[in-house]
Amino acid sequence: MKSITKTVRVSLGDRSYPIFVGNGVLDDVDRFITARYDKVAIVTQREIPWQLKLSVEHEVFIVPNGESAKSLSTVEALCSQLARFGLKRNHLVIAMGGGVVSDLGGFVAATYYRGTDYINVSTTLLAMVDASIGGKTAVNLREGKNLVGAFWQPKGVFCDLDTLETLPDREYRSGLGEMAKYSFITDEDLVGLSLLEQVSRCAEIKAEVVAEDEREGGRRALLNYGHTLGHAIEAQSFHRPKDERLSHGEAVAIGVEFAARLAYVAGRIGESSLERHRAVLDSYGLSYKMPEWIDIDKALEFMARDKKSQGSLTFVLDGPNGLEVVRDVPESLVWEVLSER
Ligand SMILES: NC(=O)c1ccc[n+]([C@@H]2O[C@H](COP(=O)([O-])OP(=O)(O)OC[C@H]3O[C@@H](n4cnc5c(N)ncnc54)[C@H](O)[C@@H]3O)[C@@H](O)[C@H]2O)c1
Ligand SMILES: O=C(O)C(=O)C[C@@H](O)[C@H](O)[C@H](O)COP(=O)(O)O
Ligand SMILES: [Zn+2]
Repeated sequence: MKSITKTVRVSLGDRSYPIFVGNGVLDDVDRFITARYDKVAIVTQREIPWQLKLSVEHEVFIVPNGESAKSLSTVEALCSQLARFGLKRNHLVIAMGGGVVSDLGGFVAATYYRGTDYINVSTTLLAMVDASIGGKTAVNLREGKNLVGAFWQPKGVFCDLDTLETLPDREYRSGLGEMAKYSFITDEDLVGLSLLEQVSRCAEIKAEVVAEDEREGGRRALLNYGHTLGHAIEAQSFHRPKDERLSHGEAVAIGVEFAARLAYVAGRIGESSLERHRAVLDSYGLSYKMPEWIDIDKALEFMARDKKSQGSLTFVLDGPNGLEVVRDVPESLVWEVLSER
């Protein structure tokens, strides 16, 4: 008997697409694509122990693991491989993996032949609840995360919960960092829900925000809660020994608690709201301890280049009306809160 599958729709007119969440939905990918495409490039990583069974012509392209794979040099290498394979604009790219694969594969799809269709087949919790939805695709520069990218929506998203069986615990926890973020956008408590409900509810929240503000002109920036500092921590962590490195979701959890402290010190929220932030992160088992090794000067420089910034330090902060984008946050205040540790 096939188990329950939930379908969430991202409504964007003729670029609308479905997100399928459930056990075994990998088996549905073939049916979804055969009617429309006859040649497919599957972009994935060696470490991902899941395969697709496709009845159309296809080839698997392996990309490197880790955040450093999100680079322009990987894009160039992959595009050359796709050209040699004979992939054309009417064919399909499948990005099968976590957020690194969907950001990179999505960006390649956005630019190869000036735009090729792609679907995301998510195999990490983080990709299922966040990265595979909404069409933000990008690679990194030394100067900042996701600084070269495009908004390019997938044609569909498959979240097979079975694939999470092989995901290392720490990577699972990273996904919880993004899941916790939604509790501050909607005030909902998702902790007690089943995995199917958690993933599909996060997908619904993200789909709804993206449908309202695809290119981050306004409300979409709330999905960036915790990310201004989170991205700076994540970037600095690449230069640390392996056991000190932090994943995207782990850095976001620290960034969320920091944003709550900043909002508290700025007089935007009271102590109970600050405590609620910590309680939510605790309920997901997420640590929000500021790393001892953070270089505050470098973090400030990095945060000034954040994509939400229009020249000055900009954060998503909680306040009397909930989360909002706050510009011109004084550097001295950010410095003070960062040095509290
Ligand atoms: N575009 C967006 O909207 C968006 C949203 C959130 C995060 N992101 C990006 O996503 C990236 C992080 O993604 P992530 O947390 O999925 O990390 P990831 O893609 O690096 O995957 C984590 C690790 O798990 C391995 N893996 C993946 N699936 C597996 C499975 N089923 N079994 C065993 N191993 C598996 C991967 O090979 C990798 O080593 C960051 O670059 C972040 O910036 C993008
Ligand atoms: O989809 C969005 O919008 C988000 O901000 C989701 C974030 O979780 C994600 O990490 C995103 O890639 C960050 O975007 P960026 O614009 O700050 O690079
Ligand atoms: Zn994120």
